[in-house]
Amino acid sequence: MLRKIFNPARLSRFQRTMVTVSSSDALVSTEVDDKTGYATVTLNRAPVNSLSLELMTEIVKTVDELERSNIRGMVLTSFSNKVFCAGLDIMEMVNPDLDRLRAVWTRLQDTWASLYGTSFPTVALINGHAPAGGCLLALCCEYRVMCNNFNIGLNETQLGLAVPPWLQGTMRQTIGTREAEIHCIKGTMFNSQDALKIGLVDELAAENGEAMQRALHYLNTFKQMSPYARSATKLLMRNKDIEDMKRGRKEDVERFVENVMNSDFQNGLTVYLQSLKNRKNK
Ligand SMILES: CCCCCCCC/C=C\C=C\CC(=O)SCCNC(=O)CCNC(=O)[C@H](O)C(C)(C)COP(=O)(O)OP(=O)(O)OC[C@H]1O[C@@H](n2cnc3c(N)ncnc32)[C@H](O)[C@@H]1OP(=O)(O)O
Repeated sequence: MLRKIFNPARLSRFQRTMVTVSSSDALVSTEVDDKTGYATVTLNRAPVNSLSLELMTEIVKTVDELERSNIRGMVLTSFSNKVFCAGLDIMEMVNPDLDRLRAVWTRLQDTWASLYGTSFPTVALINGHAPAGGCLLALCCEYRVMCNNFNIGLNETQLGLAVPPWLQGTMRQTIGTREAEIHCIKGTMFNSQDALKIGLVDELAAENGEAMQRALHYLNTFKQMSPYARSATKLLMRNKDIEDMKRGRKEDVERFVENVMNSDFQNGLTVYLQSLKNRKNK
């Protein structure tokens, strides 16, 4: 069954919708161009957009609101021209409170499901590094435009984390079963050129302006198309994955908690955090 279908009857409401901009201190800011109906959603959590519980909650809320406002497309990007998103906030995993840790993983599942299951077209404008959870956000979008000289990939295993089945599935869909298996297991990080070669991203751009043009070009390809047919086809392709994730979500949360609470993982995390700081001080 289709979870959400674009409703053409609601289009007249959208045509009256004007530009919406979130407050300047918001973790996620949204601008809707009232001429095109395209929303630019910018992740705003300095320094590296790491996914805290609060940031993920804002992402889910934003996508839900956009779904209700009948926009015609969305570009997801970062305030920083260096990091698109650094993945889960590592601090959420250091000696965590168990209830909050469960909430973090549940919200990551929600973030994946809401972004992956939008009825409107989505493009990730990857204007910086996108490891782990950052790559997840990009994979949820239909199309990916990446600026040169950054890295992207699911490097979870390098950090001692298992890649959950729903995220493996999204990677498989994007780069194919064989490559997904190899690179999820290895935790490969790709530079922009290699990400393009393997199909992890669809286009490269020299800088942000060019990337935005390419992103808008993708959205414009749907201008003359029936929004109903477009979104129905997308959701028919994606809804089963979302239903599968939802069926297994409790076990998935408990696996994550067990993974994170393992003492080897906690020790590894301390070393990893220190290595990030040492790299910075070099
Ligand atoms: C079925 C099984 C269930 C088990 C489930 C397992 C889960 C699997 C699925 C998804 C999992 C996702 C997990 C993650 O996302 S884990 C996070 C992975 N992220 C990373 O490894 C990225 C680490 N960061 C970097 O590599 C760099 O910071 C980079 C993003 C490349 C940016 O580099 P640069 O611009 O040079 O910035 P700095 O390194 O100086 O960083 C600035 C400060 O930000 C802090 N930082 C960086 N990343 C994070 C992060 N992810 N969380 C929290 N904080 C982060 C960094 O330490 C600096 O802090 P400070 O200024 O205090 O030193």
